[in-house]
Amino acid sequence: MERRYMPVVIFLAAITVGIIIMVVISVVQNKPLYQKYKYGIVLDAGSSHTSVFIYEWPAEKENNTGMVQQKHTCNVKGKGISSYSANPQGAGASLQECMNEAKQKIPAHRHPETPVYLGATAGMRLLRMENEEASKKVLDSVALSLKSYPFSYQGARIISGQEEGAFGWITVNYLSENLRKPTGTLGALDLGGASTQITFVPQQKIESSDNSIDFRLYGNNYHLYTHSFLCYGKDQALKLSMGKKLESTLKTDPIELRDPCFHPGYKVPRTVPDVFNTPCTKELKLANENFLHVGLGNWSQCQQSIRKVFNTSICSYSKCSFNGVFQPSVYGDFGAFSAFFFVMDFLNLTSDSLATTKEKLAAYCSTPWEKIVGNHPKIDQKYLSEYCFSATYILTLLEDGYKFTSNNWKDIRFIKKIGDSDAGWTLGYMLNLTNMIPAEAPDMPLMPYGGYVTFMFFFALLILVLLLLVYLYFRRSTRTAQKDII
Ligand SMILES: O=P(O)(O)OP(=O)(O)OP(=O)(O)OC[C@H]1O[C@@H](n2cnc3c(O)ncnc32)[C@H](O)[C@@H]1O
Ligand SMILES: [Ca+2]
Repeated sequence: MERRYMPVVIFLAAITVGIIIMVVISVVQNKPLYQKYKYGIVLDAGSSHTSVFIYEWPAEKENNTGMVQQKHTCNVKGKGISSYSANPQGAGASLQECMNEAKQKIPAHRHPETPVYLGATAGMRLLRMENEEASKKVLDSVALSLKSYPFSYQGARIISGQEEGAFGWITVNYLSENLRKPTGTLGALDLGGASTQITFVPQQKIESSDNSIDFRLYGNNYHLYTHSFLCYGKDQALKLSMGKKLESTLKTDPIELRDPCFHPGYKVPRTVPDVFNTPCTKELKLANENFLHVGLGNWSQCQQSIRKVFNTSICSYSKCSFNGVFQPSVYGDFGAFSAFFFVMDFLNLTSDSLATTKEKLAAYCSTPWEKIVGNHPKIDQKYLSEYCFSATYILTLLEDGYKFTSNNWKDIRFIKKIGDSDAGWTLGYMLNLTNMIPAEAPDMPLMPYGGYVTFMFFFALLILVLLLLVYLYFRRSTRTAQKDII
């Protein structure tokens, strides 16, 4: 070969190697080139209602944070499964509509491999305490119903309060992509109808083993504090609080329960068993079973009455939240979801200081019931009548119970969703049961996406320059050759 062609050969070889490197990198970086989705179904059988969540994730990326997303949610009509204690078959039947919807939403070829989990929370915990046989029948009924669908049934059970708290924490931190990063995590505050959970990474030692959970996720260790207060969800707390008022007032005035937590002008006839039909309140025997629930609309008196449901006089640890439960000082940012969000969002109280929140709430509680109904004709009157109580309960729970202060009030973010997915325990529960959060960090892509794009750009540029040089070299050498001939 002529020596003058040597540089050309070297250039061509360099270009070929360059192209091969680009192809290899883009194949490794972008596999798979088309995405196949997988699905999972979790039923949240709460005390007040059941929701069916369908999750979706790219089949090849199961181990990446933030990859699993909520594709669809369906609210089961009617009350929670624990309300079917007298008619257990009804519990299973109630799921049919939403499960049929799930069949439509998930591609048929994926049905057999799609796991279905049902987790029941505080409503079923209470029913189990009251009547274990009935709670078993209800679970059998929902299990039978779920097994009749073409999915992969994985069980229906009552989850523990610790699981509920811990999986809520995993959900919010998975969705916020806090795992795998050395940055802080988000505490989780969940307020249901029958229980409430607080979960966070504390700075102090956890003094009671019941409140401690350890996880190793993506190569990081997390030492979590968690507690679930049964009977301190907003519906049961209302019963606890009304029960205390009834105990002290009905003996003297058996006709009326004058309640500062309800609006002035609010007047509803109730029966004593309405309030005492739960293991959360001890039974009160009164001659008169009927009473009139009368609103007074006085926020500070309401708060005083709610404080009575928190026992802060006993504590055998260095510090407690209430009822003798150990709790380290709250630390870091918190995501407060479910009823924390529904209530505070309805009242527009999600972004004020603690002092302003109290002022606005006091004004709201003293607004006449007639005016409240007039302002919100479309809102269910049961919810509407309870917002003053619920928000006052939330403030008291957070401030007197968990010891948030006006300084760290801003660290609480009232949230419903993160991205497209609801905050709640269901996603964390599924990620855990499908082993989608590995203990060790999975293999990283060859390089971060930004780095990959930059690399490819400059490599392509380099090849262009090389091509140009080859072209120029060729032109020059052909011209020189022509001159030589001439
Ligand atoms: O966790 P548990 O205690 O089992 O209960 P749950 O799962 O059924 O509880 P939710 O978070 O679904 O709801 C909490 C409470 O908020 C109520 N709720 C739901 N939507 C609401 C809204 O838009 N406004 C006010 N309250 C609402 C609901 O009736 C419950 O009393
Ligand atoms: Ca719940």
